[in-house]
Amino acid sequence: MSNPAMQLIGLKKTIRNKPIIKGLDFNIYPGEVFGFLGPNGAGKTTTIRMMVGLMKITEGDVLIEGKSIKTDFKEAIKHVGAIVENPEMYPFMTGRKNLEHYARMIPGISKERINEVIALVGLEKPINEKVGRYSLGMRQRLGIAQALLHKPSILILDEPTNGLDPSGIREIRRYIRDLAEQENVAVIVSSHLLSEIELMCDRIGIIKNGEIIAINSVNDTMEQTELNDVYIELDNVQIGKQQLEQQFDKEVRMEKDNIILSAKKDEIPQIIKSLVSENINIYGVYVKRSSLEDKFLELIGDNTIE
Ligand SMILES: Nc1ncnc2c1ncn2[C@@H]1O[C@H](COP(=O)(O)OP(=O)(O)OP(=O)(O)O)[C@@H](O)[C@H]1O
Repeated sequence: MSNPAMQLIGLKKTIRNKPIIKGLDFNIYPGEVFGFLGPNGAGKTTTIRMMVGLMKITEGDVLIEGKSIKTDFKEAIKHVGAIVENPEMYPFMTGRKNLEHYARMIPGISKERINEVIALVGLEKPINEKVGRYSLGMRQRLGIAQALLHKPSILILDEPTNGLDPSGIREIRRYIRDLAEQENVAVIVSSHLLSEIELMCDRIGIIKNGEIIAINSVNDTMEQTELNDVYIELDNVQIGKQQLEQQFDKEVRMEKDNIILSAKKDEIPQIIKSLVSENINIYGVYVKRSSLEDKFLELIGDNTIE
């Protein structure tokens, strides 16, 4: 594995004697999209503000490309692109003019780099229109383009899907994934809604009351030994149910054109073969895996996420 782009080491924040962040330790690697998930008030923004030097660290440290944000701020922060509050954009200027205006403040940004970031967030078409006419999603993407201008190795986005409609969320998702792959950037995306970030993240860290309570890979494959609900759509649910109950000694439920039973991964081929041997037509097989959502709710302990 490559060196981490960012390391959190025993990171703590106390405000007026109240511990807000209670010691976070985790690494984020180049090319990965890391979801920072937790209910409102869990401590996401406080952590992010410390990561980018907007808030003083009480104890511990954040290393960016090995440089301490506390003691080597200039060297550390030059690797970071972030949208923590809404990015400042001028609505009466075009997208391109906004980027050019911002680029003037950073030494060494070429015209080519401006074109490159426009392409990275898919804004080639509307880039010469005034930002005032952009949708919220387009403005977010322009903000991301701006944050990418100086080729950061880590990009931090605080609630980037907030306020976006489903198509805006899909777009942001796609561009964030693309740029992690194409630019090998480590991306941190915070959210209080698992459903909005699940599809774009490689790993998700869940924070509750200032502590990380779980870090999960999103693509954890189905365990051979784990029982999952298997839905089988077929032409004769009665016969299908009978056949499987006899052969496998399992409880089989019926739901419309489906039969549902609990099975392990390596049992599924046998189940299908058994149905086919009885000349039952199968139209579809769907395995409902215990989702991260269930895990999240289990860990959070209630439904206060939304
Ligand atoms: N300046 C402050 N003074 C006192 N308490 C604070 C201060 N800033 C944050 N907090 C408290 O710290 C906790 C974490 O807040 P934070 O904003 O980091 O949470 P969050 O996970 O980002 O939530 P949200 O999604 O609502 O922004 C909250 O309980 C909040 O009330």
